[in-house]
Amino acid sequence: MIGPTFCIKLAAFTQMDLQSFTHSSEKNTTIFTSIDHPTLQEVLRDWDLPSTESGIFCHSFALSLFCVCLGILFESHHCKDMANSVSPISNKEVRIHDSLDELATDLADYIAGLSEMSVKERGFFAIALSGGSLISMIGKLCEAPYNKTVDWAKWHIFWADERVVAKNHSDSNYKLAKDGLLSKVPVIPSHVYSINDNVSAEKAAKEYEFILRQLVKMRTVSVSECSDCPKFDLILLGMGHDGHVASLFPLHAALNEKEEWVTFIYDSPKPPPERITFTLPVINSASNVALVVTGSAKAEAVRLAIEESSSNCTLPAQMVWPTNGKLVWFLDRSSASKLDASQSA
Ligand SMILES: O=C1O[C@H](COP(=O)(O)O)[C@@H](O)[C@H](O)[C@H]1O
Repeated sequence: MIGPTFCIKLAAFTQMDLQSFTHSSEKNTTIFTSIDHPTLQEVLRDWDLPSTESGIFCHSFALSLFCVCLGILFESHHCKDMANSVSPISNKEVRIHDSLDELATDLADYIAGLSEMSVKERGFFAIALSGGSLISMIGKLCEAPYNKTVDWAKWHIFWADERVVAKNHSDSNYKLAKDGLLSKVPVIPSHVYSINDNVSAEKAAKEYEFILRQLVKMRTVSVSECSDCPKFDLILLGMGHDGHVASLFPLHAALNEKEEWVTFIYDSPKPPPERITFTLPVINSASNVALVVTGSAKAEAVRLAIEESSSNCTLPAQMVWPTNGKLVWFLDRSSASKLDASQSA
């Protein structure tokens, strides 16, 4: 496979070597034996090298240009390829558990593993939480061994969606996470990025995006290679029985938001109505996305999201498809009960 590095090296090599051929009587032999690539050897043979000094220089320059272009072409094609090569086999995993306790342990292991890896690689772990039943499923992180082994001081915690209510309101996703996890582990309070609940949903979304942009600039949150979106180490999502994820609801205009990182809604079909939410480009730019779903009431939405994801996308959960990241579904037997036997075996 001809990669960009190979092409650039070859460009430098041809520039250097062809010029030195001007004093060599075995030009063609040298170049053909030096370049150990049959296709290129053929190309070079077809090119009928000129024998004068200036001819060789022009030829070497043209060949260098050709190699650099090949490299650039490869690079852009590779990037496009990566964006398109999102196949259910390569980047989607479905884990089905016999009990909620087993699911919670696997989920805690998975989060702790990603945290360790991110801290080792980047020095931080940027994680976005959701609300709802997800929080009770990550409760194991407060227990041994995770409470001691996880490097909590390196965690930076965000919300993939939030309801615009006071922080002590029972509908607040922040309150849920604080009561269920954050108050029980040694996270650093200034690393917990909750929304401003004293302003409108629109303003809260704008402010939240602004904070996020500062943290992306500082690389506390990484940035996607193929867009300017933040690349969270992990986004944890739940799913409603209608297939909504974060606060992206079926057929809602917020699903089409491509420019903003954080958007707002005033008409959530599920109360409370005012919310902010990450947009799909942000969710799909993450390194890892976990969808945690339990209970038979969600079995049909799970089936549609996992098995019908390529055709007629209407459920928000079907649109969760990380471009270069990995998606893992954490299911219990009830939520997986409508899946094809090969998925749920
Ligand atoms: O309203 C919301 O609902 C979803 C799903 O909640 P669940 O209780 O059915 O698991 C949740 O993921 C989202 O964060 C929340 O705001």
